[in-house]
Amino acid sequence: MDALFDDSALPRHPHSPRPGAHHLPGWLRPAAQQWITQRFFEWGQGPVPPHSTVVAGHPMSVQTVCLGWHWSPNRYSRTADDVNGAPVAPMPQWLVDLGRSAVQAATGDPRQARDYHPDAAIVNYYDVNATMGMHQDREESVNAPVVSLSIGDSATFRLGNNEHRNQPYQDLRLASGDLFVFQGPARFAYHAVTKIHPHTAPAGCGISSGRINITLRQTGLR
Ligand SMILES: O=C(O)CCC(=O)C(=O)O
Ligand SMILES: [Fe+2]
Repeated sequence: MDALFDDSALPRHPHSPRPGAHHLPGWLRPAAQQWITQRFFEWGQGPVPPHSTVVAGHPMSVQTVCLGWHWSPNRYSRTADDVNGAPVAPMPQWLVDLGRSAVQAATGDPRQARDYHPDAAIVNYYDVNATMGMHQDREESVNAPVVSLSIGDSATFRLGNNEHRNQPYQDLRLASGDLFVFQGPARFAYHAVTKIHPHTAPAGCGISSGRINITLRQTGLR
């Protein structure tokens, strides 16, 4: 019965759920997913280990590693002061290039792609019980796009409005290989991950359980 009413019938073609928000299902080919998953396991080796960021006294349920700049609530820094104090690993050039390709694919706008200089990546691992509450990505001082890549188990992703955490919002399914871009009028949309769907990671993506999400950001810092 569940299968009759689940969200697997949601669009699996590129679509724009609201102006400035772009969902490109399966944008990363399986080989690319697997390759990025291998990098994910390398990033987990340090210099900063994956950790649960503490927000307002509560540890998040995701495990996070950052590249380029370390994110801790309300600020970016070059050292992981809330973890082990180590300097954060550099942002790899291939990830910058991938971010530009993502902006190009989502917006069709070569100028926006060329002007995109992501300098931070927040890499989150969700086990099947992890979620992320409604929030805006707003620690960046410029309004360049946020590029989101998902690998592994599917998630229910909630895309909201720019004003508050409540309705109106819409629920989408982000599956392995999906690209999501927030830009323009959706750059500061509230968003959340309300559920991870166990046993949905495709064979060959490099991870058999749980979900990797990478968001690329341009901090505006130097
Ligand atoms: O996991 C996702 O799809 C979203 C992650 C996110 O919102 C964040 O890292 O700020
Ligand atoms: Fe976010």
